[in-house]
Amino acid sequence: MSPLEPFGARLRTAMDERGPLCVGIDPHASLLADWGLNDDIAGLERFSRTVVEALADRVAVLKPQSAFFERFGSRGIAVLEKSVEEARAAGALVVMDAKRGDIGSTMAAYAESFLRKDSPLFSDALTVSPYLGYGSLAPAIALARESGAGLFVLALTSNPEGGEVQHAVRADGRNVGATMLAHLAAENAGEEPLGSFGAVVGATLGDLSSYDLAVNGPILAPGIGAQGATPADLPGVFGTVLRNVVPNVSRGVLRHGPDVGALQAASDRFAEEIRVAFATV
Ligand SMILES: O=c1ccn([C@@H]2O[C@H](COP(=O)(O)O)[C@@H](O)[C@H]2O)c(=O)[nH]1
Repeated sequence: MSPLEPFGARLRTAMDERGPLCVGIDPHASLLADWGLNDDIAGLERFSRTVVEALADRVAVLKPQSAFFERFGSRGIAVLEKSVEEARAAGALVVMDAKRGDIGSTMAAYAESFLRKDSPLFSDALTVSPYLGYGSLAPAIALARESGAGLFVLALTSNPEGGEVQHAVRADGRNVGATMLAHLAAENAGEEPLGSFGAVVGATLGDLSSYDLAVNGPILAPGIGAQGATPADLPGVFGTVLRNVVPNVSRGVLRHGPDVGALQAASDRFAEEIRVAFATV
């Protein structure tokens, strides 16, 4: 199977063509109910198919949240596989939000699941947790390079609890989040137009000027909409690396379903607000 062009290059093209917005596919039980769907496999399938049909040919990135599919066991995973396949076929890049992380030998198996080209769950990129040590991600980095896929490494997450780990100061005086960013900068050194190894940095975090966000890779920025951040916050949070930011909105768009036109309109509104915010820098 021929390798894909590296994820960073494919993402840069998609962002240039479609704008940087990433919409989540997060089938919360409450959203299924709001959409008039049952909290069962048929409801999950209808929800996911509707989001893909509405958005996969207009946004750069779709980000299924694996947890909401895993909740339904093997049949939920089957829906996830189909959603990934259909979203990619319609032209969206798929970031699988599964936040995997384990000792290296187990990490290798997670990587096989999501980053091997012929895996049923192959995704353009995977979210991973580096909190067993950045080095534990090595098998995923190696397979992503081989397949033309990417990773998004949790660096500074959008939730208020993240600080107790990510702001912890190491013996060398640098905090843990900053250390992850430094690892990513090394990983992406020399890559053009964009490295394939991104960071997750919450849009909710306010002033991050004490961090070096210039990792030469994409920055996935969740937290817009339901968690309180807005597109207008992005320039203040991300400053000079704004061009590499992939803003994520999940519930803020999904709450407008199940009407396809309403989902598209909501996504377009966020995309336009993001365009305007990015143009200020
Ligand atoms: O730091 C993080 C990392 C991941 N997420 C995920 O993004 C979406 C956000 O959903 P909203 O409905 O827009 O709040 C969700 O899947 C999270 O698991 C995050 O929020 N923060």
